[in-house]
Amino acid sequence: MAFPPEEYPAACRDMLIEYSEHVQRLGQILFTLLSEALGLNPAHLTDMGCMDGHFFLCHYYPACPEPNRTIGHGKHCDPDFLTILLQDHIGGLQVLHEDQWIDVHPQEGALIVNIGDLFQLISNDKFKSVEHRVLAKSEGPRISLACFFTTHFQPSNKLYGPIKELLSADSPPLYKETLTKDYLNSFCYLGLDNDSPLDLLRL
Ligand SMILES: O=C(O)CCC(=O)C(=O)O
Ligand SMILES: [Fe+2]
Repeated sequence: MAFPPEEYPAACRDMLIEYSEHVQRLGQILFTLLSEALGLNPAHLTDMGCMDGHFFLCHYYPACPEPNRTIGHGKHCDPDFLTILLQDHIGGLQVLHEDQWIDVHPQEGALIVNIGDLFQLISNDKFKSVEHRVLAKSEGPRISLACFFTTHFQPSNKLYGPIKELLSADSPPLYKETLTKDYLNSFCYLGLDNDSPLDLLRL
């Protein structure tokens, strides 16, 4: 976790620390599988530092009296390597697939795993980050907990660009290198419902 335990709210501190340990273990499995899926050594993504840090965003969406006039959470791709998301039973999360918004129906006990922009960048587009949003709902409140694997809150001078082993004459690098914290800054600068910060790094 990126912050010392005292900085977490006392009401959920122990739970969050325990959950963080579980998510770290799951992240390890996922990054191993994703390394293999890219034809790399199983430890490649871990060795690159993809899981050197993670942090949580805890979302609280109040019930909305006029859900058609607003949105819960605007369209975006996550500015990290990988996100593990826990949503409750209310629903409203949608992913954009072939220009259509598709509902991600809540399923008890299920976690949602999203590829983030930094993973799209290092995989040189072999994996694509997913655009998603959350609709406002008249039922609620809705609560979700997103865990982002990235190091942008930690001091790190590591530059991330397309993984060299994935490049060839037929597959030249598609992106410039970036620091994780610079990538987050671009994401925050552009805001939600806007162009992707990946476009700023495209060669
Ligand atoms: O609340 C959700 O289900 C999604 C939240 C989200 O997309 C995010 O925190 O990046
Ligand atoms: Fe997101």
